Amino acid sequence: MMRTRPLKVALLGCGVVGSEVARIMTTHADDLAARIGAPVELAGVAVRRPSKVREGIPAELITTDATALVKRGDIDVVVEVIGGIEPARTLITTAFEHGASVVSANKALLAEDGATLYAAAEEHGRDLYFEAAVAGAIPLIRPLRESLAGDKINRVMGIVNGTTNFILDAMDTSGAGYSEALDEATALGYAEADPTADVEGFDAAAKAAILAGIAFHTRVRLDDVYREGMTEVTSADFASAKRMGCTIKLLAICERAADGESVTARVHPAMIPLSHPLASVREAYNAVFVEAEAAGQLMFYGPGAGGSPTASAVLGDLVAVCRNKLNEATGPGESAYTQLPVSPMGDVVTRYHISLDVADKPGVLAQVATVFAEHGVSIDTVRQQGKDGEASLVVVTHRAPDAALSGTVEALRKLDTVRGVASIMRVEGE
Ligand SMILES: NC(=O)C1=CN([C@@H]2O[C@H](COP(=O)(O)OP(=O)(O)OC[C@H]3O[C@@H](n4cnc5c(N)ncnc54)[C@H](O)[C@@H]3O)[C@@H](O)[C@H]2O)C=CC1
Ligand SMILES: N[C@@H](CC=O)C(=O)O
Ligand code: NA
Repeated sequence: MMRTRPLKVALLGCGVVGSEVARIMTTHADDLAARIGAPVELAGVAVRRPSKVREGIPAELITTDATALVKRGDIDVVVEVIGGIEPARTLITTAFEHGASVVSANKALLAEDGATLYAAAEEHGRDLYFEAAVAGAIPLIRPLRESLAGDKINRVMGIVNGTTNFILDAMDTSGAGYSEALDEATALGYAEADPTADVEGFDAAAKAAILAGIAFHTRVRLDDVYREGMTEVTSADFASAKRMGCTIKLLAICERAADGESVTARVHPAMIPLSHPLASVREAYNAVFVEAEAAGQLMFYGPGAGGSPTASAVLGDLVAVCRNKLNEATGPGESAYTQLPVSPMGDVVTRYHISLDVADKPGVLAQVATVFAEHGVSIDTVRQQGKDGEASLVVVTHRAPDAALSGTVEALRKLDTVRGVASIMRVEGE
């Protein structure tokens, strides 16, 4: 039976995502009410610029005082789509203290200090949902927290940043320049307020921390995640990747060690074979593979960024939280009982593509091969291209620990015959 008294929602932030949340809440009000079992009412919208015209949002709902809004006491759910660490963290914990549950899209905050948010939610018996925080519209957090709660997840790997995938795809397929593609991604609402978070890999690293934490039931923070952005990927790297039958993607990879005693989490550009399903993930789409002991391999795919797709995930959470509220129940809280250590990047084992500028003279290849052998890094293929006494040497290795590869590169740089290390890229997905 439908409850007539509405559930009240406070919206914090009315930018790319918030404005879409408000629009869908208004246009789909009847359907949402029917699915929840009670009407949901937008009871207040906290913004920074109150003078801005916001179609469909009554002016009397707009406030610049987000703190007063979350303290009102009659609010059932706070939707936080401001972003950043503060004031978002204080607003969320204050919302819990005043009886509201929270839906957030804020991966930066969850990766930085998720523990504080979970603890506040638990202390006050409220919900913390954040499907939108990882891979936009793709249902991923809920499957990991709930559907796969009975399985053992060993690996999560995928493309979790729409902006950088959009840029890399444009560089690869149309030869577009980096800045031009970034401007387009920003105009389409994919990029973070500060796009450095996207291109330097911080956003993907935050998502990797969240995914690893949930998948391995352990606490993983942003600082635990090895991170390399994609700003140094060049058209020469794409050409090299093409020659190997590969393309380049910014990947997030979270793994449980073979002995089960530790985990790793990393974000970096990597070459992947064109035959791999991730190679055909275009534009701002995301895709994530989850490997679980009993389920085997699962793939989640869909729009990873943008106002409307992200609002879809927020609205899904809003419905779930409202249903819980009506049933006087709460959804899953933090599950971090394993407390596994996060190993350093040096322990990660993978393949590498190394491009060297060398002198084109006899014995150079043997010298380079010796350095690899001395560091225990086995070579798979070598390709040499000479020109005017200089040559480019492209070495692809077998699987080796990252620490061994770093030692190899350090030693290569010291060789007189090696003029420079043009690029080092990991090779994944084979
Ligand atoms: N845009 C996207 O594709 C996605 C965004 N997200 C996350 O959603 C959140 C919001 O992102 P966007 O809407 O894209 O950002 P945005 O920058 O378009 O919107 C944020 C809004 O919050 C407002 N704001 C900032 N501080 C405020 C305060 N103290 N009180 C009231 N309003 C305040 C800003 O003026 C801005 O309008 C972020 O956490 C972001 O990481 C998550 C998934 C996808
Ligand atoms: N800036 C992010 C937005 C979604 O999380 C991205 O590009 O993926
Ligand atoms: Na999602």
